[in-house]
Amino acid sequence: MQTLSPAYYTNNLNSLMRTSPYKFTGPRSSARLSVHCISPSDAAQFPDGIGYSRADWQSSCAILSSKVVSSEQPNDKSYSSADHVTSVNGHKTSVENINLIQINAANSHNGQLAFPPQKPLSITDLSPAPMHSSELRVAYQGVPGAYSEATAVKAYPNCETIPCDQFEVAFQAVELWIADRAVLPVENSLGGSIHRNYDLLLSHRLHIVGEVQLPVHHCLLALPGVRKEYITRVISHPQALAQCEHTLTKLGLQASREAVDNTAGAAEYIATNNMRDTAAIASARAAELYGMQILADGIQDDSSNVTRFVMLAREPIIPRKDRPFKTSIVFANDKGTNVLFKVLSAFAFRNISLTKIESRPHRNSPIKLVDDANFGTTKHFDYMFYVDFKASMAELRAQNALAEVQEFTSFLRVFGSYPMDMTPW
Ligand SMILES: O=C(O)C(=O)Cc1ccccc1
Repeated sequence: MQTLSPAYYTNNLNSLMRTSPYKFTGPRSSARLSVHCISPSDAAQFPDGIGYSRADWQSSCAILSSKVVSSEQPNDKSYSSADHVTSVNGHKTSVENINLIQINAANSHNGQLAFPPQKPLSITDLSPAPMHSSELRVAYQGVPGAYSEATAVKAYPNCETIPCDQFEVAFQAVELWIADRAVLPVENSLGGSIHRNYDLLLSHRLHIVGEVQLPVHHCLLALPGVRKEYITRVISHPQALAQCEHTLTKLGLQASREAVDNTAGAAEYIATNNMRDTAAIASARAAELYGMQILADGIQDDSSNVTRFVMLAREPIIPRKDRPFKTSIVFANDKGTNVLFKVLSAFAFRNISLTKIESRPHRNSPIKLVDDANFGTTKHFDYMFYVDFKASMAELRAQNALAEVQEFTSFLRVFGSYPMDMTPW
């Protein structure tokens, strides 16, 4: 096998990650699509994990995105980083044999808005003509007043926010350099994971570079002068409807519920169409922007209702060691037994705490994988496993854990390492 230096990875990783977010790992045989490996002397340059430079980080990405070839050491359960050999669960793994497999404010009067709301970006608006501005441009799904917009501003206080009519468009805005970041809600304290958005992470090649936990405070909005008794319909984002169901019932509303794409979009729709029999669940800011009155404030069933959003970028960030980081991964396996147990052990043996673990049936939706030659193939996995753990890829223990996870799995992708949102709520 050809031995390549970290410089190789430094020079090539960006393009590898760009061209191939999916990693194909075929059977553990010579038919495998991997060809590169890294020498022990190269690895010895990172005795305690990696340093702070982009080059170090990229080299490290390459190491951890690599495949470990194991030699059986059934009785050896020790763990050593000094010689860059890890033995966990009876599998001795050595960087010597690592194969790199390609990783991959407005008021309205009489229902008239004082100024037209910003039109969301739609699929037809997307052309690769970047606007130049010193501000960070952050794409989000929805219209001004959406919780995603509030999240963008919380994460990047001076950013320019770009509303998009679909999540898919927000992803593409970043991919086409129209935006620098996209904001994506991924889970809620009440409703759990937002699966459709996890699917988007899989089908695109963006990296998670940040997270924000946003306390979500819902209001019931109606046109000025409309009383609660007149309301026959409540419209909002499905998550918002679900988060307020009991309170709506307690308020005595005899109203049907209808799902729309976005909370603020619901408020805007009512205002634009002067709908006096319909209320929206949205933010107080949406009420202000679209000239709505707040009929009820804080209507979420759970007072500590929090939504977790992730920030996405074209490039991964360089993890630091001076603050807590999280890493998000997804993996799948189509053979072997006790895979989940083995994977979890890889983290447990290294004292790496998990903050999320979720399995998702994926039987009917094939995953597109891309090989070294950027040749796409699709593969069915019965389940995909999503894990977040408390460590960054700058840490050797995380690199080793993932090298081991790779040994047990047929598909592994690192969505990114990013600073943990430590805000207490
Ligand atoms: O519709 C919005 O405003 C969003 O940003 C999505 C959402 C909906 C409900 C709770 C949190 C985020």
